[in-house]
Amino acid sequence: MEHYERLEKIGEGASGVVYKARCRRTGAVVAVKRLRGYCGNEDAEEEEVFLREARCLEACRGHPSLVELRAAHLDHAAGGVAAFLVMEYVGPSLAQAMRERGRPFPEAECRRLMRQLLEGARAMHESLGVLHRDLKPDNVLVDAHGNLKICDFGMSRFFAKDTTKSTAPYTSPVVTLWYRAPELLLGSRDYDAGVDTWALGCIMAELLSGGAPLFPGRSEMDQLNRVFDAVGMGGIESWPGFARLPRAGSPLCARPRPPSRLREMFPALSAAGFDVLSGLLDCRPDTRLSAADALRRPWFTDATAADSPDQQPRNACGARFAARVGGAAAADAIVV
Ligand SMILES: Nc1ncnc2c1ncn2[C@@H]1O[C@H](COP(=O)(O)OP(=O)(O)OP(=O)(O)O)[C@@H](O)[C@H]1O
Repeated sequence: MEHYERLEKIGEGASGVVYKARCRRTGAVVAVKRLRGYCGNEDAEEEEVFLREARCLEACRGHPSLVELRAAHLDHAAGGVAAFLVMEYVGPSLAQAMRERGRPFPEAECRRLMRQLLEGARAMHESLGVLHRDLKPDNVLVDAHGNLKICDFGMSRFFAKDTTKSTAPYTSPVVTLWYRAPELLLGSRDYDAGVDTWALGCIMAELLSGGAPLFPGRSEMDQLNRVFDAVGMGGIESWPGFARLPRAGSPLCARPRPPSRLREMFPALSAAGFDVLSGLLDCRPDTRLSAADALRRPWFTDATAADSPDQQPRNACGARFAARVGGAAAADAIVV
């Protein structure tokens, strides 16, 4: 890592510390995440965690809505091994941006931002077979042009896109509590990409409400209660997977619930916008909107081009991604 001059610390979380840094050779400013606790020493579990994040990031390279990995390094210094992920430097998190803004995003701006997040999710789910599993405003970055990029693939994993070859059971719990889908709160271990689209519904609500989390639960059961109280159970009991859920018998599921209050919570949102919000926040995983389906709803398809002033450069970037996923030579980011 002697190729990089460390600048200021820009973030810190459970899995690592992130610094802004400058490449001594090119002068490019990057973000370097040093993974916490990594010391090599043939600890297979630590290595697995590092490689999984690096491989998911590597798979996502070139998509304009997914943070770009530049390199992954294992640094053999005296006393152990340190693991680093070198990424493009993007900018502050969406959580920070919403705090600083302190007021709701207008609907057209919310649509522009949601389009970017859903395009990133569609690529992860449909082209790459990646589940992010920790989508939240802290894990979305805002670049200098106001465009969004999903980051922090520390909880992500590859999944079988062909559901007849499921690689479940997956880890539970995943996803930060406030953004956790009902099936996860009920203990599901064979969940799918719906866990990411539920989290995107929570982010959309947060954009529309000026940064107030939609379901700020204090425990898993409190979280589930808040979800069911706000959006109803949405017929989750008749979902074929419901009976297998470890917490299907919980008294919380037997309690009668009023119909969804979501519309009352967002009275100013257009009918087309509400169609997307309520589709993402559908308690039943099998009827919840996928990222691809959400992007086909009239809220997006009928929107004017003025909604996406940034279309040009992002499309160029998207074309590079499409060429790569379509089989062009893979980039050689992982240099461990
Ligand atoms: N490429 C980047 N450009 C700019 N800032 C970044 C970048 N990557 C991460 N950050 C900042 O660092 C913070 C922490 O990064 P990251 O989420 O990857 O770490 P983490 O340890 O997994 O965090 P958590 O435990 O909260 O999930 C982010 O919220 C963001 O503010």
